[in-house]
Amino acid sequence: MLPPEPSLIGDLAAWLPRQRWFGGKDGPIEDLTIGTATQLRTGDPGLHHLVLDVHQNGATDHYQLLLGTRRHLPDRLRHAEIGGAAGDAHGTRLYDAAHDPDLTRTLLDCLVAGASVGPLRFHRVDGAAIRTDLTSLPITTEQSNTSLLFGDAHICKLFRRLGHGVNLDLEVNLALTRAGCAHVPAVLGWIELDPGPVPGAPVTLALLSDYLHTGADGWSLAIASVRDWFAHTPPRDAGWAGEWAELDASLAGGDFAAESERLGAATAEVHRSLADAFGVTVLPEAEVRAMAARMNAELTVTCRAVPGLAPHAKALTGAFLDLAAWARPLPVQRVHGDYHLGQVLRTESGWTLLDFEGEPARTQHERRALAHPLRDVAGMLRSFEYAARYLIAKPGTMPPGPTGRSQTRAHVWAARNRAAFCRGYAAAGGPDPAAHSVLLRALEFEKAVYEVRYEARNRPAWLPVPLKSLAHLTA
Ligand SMILES: Nc1ncnc2c1ncn2[C@@H]1O[C@H](COP(=O)(O)OP(=O)(O)O)[C@@H](O)[C@H]1O
Ligand SMILES: O=P(O)(O)O[C@H]1O[C@H](CO)[C@@H](O[C@H]2O[C@H](CO)[C@@H](O)[C@H](O)[C@H]2O)[C@H](O)[C@H]1O
Repeated sequence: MLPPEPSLIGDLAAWLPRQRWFGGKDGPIEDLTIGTATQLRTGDPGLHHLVLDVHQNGATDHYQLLLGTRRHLPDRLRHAEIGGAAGDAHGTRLYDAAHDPDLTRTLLDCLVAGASVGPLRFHRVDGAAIRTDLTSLPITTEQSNTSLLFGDAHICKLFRRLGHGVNLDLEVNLALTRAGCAHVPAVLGWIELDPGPVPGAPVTLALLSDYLHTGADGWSLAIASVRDWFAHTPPRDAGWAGEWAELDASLAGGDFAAESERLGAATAEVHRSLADAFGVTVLPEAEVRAMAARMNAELTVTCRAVPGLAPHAKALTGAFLDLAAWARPLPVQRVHGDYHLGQVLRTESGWTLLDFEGEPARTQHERRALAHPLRDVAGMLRSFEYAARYLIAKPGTMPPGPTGRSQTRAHVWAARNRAAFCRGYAAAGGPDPAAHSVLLRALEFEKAVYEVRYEARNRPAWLPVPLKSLAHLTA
């Protein structure tokens, strides 16, 4: 049984703003109501699925919560406590059941059964082997969703703030799984909320996939390579060409270029699968010019918000004007949309791409927009820039030495890996980055402007990373 609504609402309103995944921290909760409540398990412990309607700044957001109820909360669940059921003679405690493996197992049982409970629909992909004997653990990454690891076999991503209709990550991963694409984790099942009498597609609540337990993320691997490269001290300050020759000849610093090349090839293969699954259309020339104008408008807005960008504005505008002048009909398709080294895993069988949800700061409509595949190439090129410069920007991580030299070394690492990635991408059949330099430069600068805004808003200590890289790229 759920506790009486007033006390439950009070507990939730106090608890929600403390959650990492709660997106409304910039303002007070004006009103909170329970949109749907579905009992998934009776008894003690009990499990309820709730959709919370949170009203803030004149808008309503919907959040998903697995609410656990227990007469006695064991110590291991204290950190997940939400409150108590006031007026409940048994003193039932309420908590976030994502932390309780005794309850999350219910999700697997329902998926295997293909169950329908109230408005919740559990789907298993035909033939998917889902194990129900596994214990779950929430992963500790900073996430705007909550992912549960089931043993080392499955990962279940619970979307916290719910969007409208089918989630992009599910839609894309499911299509690629069905097409037999080897570069995404296979989708095993998903959970959705039936909109009931309200017209509209079911809302995706969760996605269950194969967990790639041998995977190492591209960002950590790249940073390890950069760290080694910085630690390797050549006998003299050799200048840009000398540093390049040094990296090339000695393969010092766990050279990453072969991995970058393979990543380029995997990216081209995923782009081909996306084109096959969702099709390709042509963006007319006028739309390409409009795109260039939008890039420039975003630059203007970002320069106002982040004055450090202003010194680069002329060069950036130049690249956007070049794109407008070059404009021609462009093939566009589904792409990753927020492609960077943190979104790829190296497993024993190759590179795997994760998280097709697009850039978090964009609207759902923008995230679904088709794009030229070089948009993802531009994203990854930016990421090589980030990896190369991150250690310099982070105080205390670099051995003492002249900063100019570190910048040269960073530039050499980035240039080498950017070139290798593009080589692999073109060799595997992607549009050749070298033959699309005007488009690629504009796309890369567009992403850099986004990053400047993203860092200023979310991680100001990182702002020097995109700004330093822009200083090099626009010089
Ligand atoms: N199928 C998977 N196998 C192994 N690790 C995964 C898998 N899916 C996600 N991860 C890990 O979880 C992290 C967060 O996943 P992601 O889908 O990017 O969630 P979010 O969109 O909330 O950031 C990834 O960076 C990766 O380290
Ligand atoms: O992973 P998300 O979908 O949440 O993407 C957002 O956050 C990313 C940072 O976590 C951000 O990526 C930027 O920083 C990365 C290093 O942390 C770097 O590799 C990327 O190239 C850089 O863009 C991403 O832009 C943002 O949308």
